[in-house]
Amino acid sequence: METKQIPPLHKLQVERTRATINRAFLSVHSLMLLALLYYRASWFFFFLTSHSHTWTFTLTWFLLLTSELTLSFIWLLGAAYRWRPVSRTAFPERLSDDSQLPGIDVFICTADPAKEPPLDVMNTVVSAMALDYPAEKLWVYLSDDGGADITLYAMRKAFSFAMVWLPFCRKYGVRTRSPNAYFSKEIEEDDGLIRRGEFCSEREKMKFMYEAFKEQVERAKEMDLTGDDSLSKKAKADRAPLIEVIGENELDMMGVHDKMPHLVYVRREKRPTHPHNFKAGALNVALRVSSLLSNGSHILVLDCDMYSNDPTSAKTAMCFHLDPTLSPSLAFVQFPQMFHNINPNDIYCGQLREVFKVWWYGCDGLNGPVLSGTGFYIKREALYGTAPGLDLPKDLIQRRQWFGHSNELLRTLRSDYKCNIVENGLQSNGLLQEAHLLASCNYEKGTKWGKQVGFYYDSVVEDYMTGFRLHCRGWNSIYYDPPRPQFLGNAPNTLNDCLVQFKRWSTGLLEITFSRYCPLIYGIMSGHSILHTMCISYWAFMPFYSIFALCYATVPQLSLLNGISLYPKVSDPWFALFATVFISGSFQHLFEVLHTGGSFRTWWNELRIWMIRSVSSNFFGCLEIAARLIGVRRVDFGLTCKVTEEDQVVRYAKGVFDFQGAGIILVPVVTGSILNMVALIGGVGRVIVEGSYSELMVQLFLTLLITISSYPIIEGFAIRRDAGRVPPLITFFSIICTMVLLSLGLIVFTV
Ligand SMILES: O=c1ccn([C@@H]2O[C@H](COP(=O)(O)OP(=O)(O)O[C@H]3O[C@H](CO)[C@@H](O)[C@H](O)[C@H]3O)[C@@H](O)[C@H]2O)c(=O)[nH]1
Ligand SMILES: [Mn+2]
Repeated sequence: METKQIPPLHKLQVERTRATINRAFLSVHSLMLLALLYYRASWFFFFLTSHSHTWTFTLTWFLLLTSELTLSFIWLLGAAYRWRPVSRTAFPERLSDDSQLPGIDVFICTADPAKEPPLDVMNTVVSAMALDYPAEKLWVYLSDDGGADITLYAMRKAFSFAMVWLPFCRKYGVRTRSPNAYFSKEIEEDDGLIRRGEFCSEREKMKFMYEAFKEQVERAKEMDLTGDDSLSKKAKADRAPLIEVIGENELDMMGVHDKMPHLVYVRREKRPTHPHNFKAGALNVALRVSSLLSNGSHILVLDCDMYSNDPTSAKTAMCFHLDPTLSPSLAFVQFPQMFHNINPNDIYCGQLREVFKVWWYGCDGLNGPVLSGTGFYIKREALYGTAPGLDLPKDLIQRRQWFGHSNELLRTLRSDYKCNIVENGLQSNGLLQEAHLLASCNYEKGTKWGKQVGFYYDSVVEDYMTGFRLHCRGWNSIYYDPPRPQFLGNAPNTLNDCLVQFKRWSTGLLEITFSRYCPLIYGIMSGHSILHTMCISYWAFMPFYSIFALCYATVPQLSLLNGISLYPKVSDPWFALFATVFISGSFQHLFEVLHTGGSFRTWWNELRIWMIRSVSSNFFGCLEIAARLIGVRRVDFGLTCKVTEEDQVVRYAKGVFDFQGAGIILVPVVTGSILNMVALIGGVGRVIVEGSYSELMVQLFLTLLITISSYPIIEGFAIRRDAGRVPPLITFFSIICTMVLLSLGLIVFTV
């Protein structure tokens, strides 16, 4: 008998040519690096043991050796990303039977109505409600860590708006379902196909309704802002829990429950005496509350600024989750983070090209990427603390130790994940009351929440930590980067915001590096593949780029000023080695940038921002973690601001660096620029006078490269007078730091 062939839901392609080229490059480059380290180390030991040289040589060569070793080590870890890149295609249109689709709970997090405008948050909420998925299986939860009444108010309004917006989108096949994004485009790509008279008038009507909704929210916000500021601070730090299912009565009255997804507002309890564990804490509350109400077997997590840009993402993710060969060990499907506000210049490299166009493709060819905070569909089961295929503890006492004492919650722990809402509504069965208990501060006490169950608390990069631990437990993940961005967010567009964001990541990553979960050790100990462990560990060691960058931005320059050569002469064969390593490394980067749709300018911008981040964000991350390790301070989340002033937007659009608001984090950057500029002038003078160009060639080149790439910074403190220039106080501090460094150089090299 002939069996009907079911077409596959997705396809995997290993990029063999790229893998071969990468591997060849990696082998040659590693050999060259080894030789270079040999050169450095042998001279270092020579200086160390010979008595004819001063300790200055030993010290400088030690610094260079350390920084080159660090760089090579991080490079080697990153090499694993290039080992087996793959790409995927999914065919959501082949999922014909809606009845087989599992329930999805969407968690959206917001934390501060001042930094995250409620209207934008509501756009994300509405776009999530408008996912192309059976409405009765879709529940959207908004976790409001700001505890703001304005957010709750805006949500009620958003629900009413969604009642007209969703039918409109469905009827006309609108793909951009965040109303703000939709109406700010003149024509949607697909509009052309359906431009009938009726559509046009409906669109106008919708636009009018959106404007009315927008005005309601903005007016309420204005009223809220003129209110008592201390109240909003209190709401953030000290308040009771509040959970509300929005629009329940309206739906009851209209009898249209099957047409609209549910929308739930979740405000967890916060007390100043209780650590709230930032986003991970918020997500775990959402996890518990949702288990009680909808108990969807899959969860989509979104940051409040990450709207859904393509309604098909849910079904696309299901192409992987429902594949019986993948499913048993598949924890999550990660979509790339993409941004709607990136300017073509992208001076801050906010699109994170390397992560989402190179690294995650490489990870996907191994066991899959770690979580990227937002835009992933994860299995609820994977978050409940077991390895794939293993059951939860049978014993009730043990279950309580894991999940807490709520019997209602324990009852939801079953493999068939069923929605808990019974026909006669929410209030009657006390579920909401129980939900409030689950959102209270004390609930997690003595349980495994944040340690083994749910999202992990040990780090402010909860996404990385959780993803990594899931992998260690045997779960896999998938990365899918379809042609149309599934989600679009808001990238920070001032230098300060970018640096602060990276500093948080550095600190968070180092929290893990210095814990007992150090990925390199813990990964290998838990039997994880070496290559994948290397990919994951790359992040954990990335903050140490600062060691290399700080050293390379100062030591060769100070030596240059004092006429001391640290690299081989031009005529020395070892010179060729240094030059080749530099050139081949740069070419590989350039090749990758061009291959992933970037340009020459992208390449240059990435090089520059890497230098900037390394000496500032990574360095301060290291300092902060050192302070934490000795118990001086606690790590904070440092929310990125999603509102930018108009002149800042203009500067960003023009591709002009914006230093406004930057604090001490900028000092190493400015100091580095001044020092390199001074060293370049002094170095050129010395070479002309002494003719020592051959010995100092590498140092001159390095100083020139840094000075050229620092041009926007030099311009920022020396030439510009607008509000976006380097704050004068920072310039002042940096000049002092430069002078200290110069004097130090003088002392070290002349004594
Ligand atoms: O106490 C907190 C702090 C933050 N958030 C939310 O977390 C999300 C991310 O915060 P944001 O300030 O936008 O940080 P980003 O640096 O843009 O976030 C990146 O890095 C985070 C980890 O540091 C990840 O969680 C994010 O998904 C990832 O996009 C936002 O929706 C916030 O509302 C909370 O819910 N509670
Ligand atoms: Mn963000």
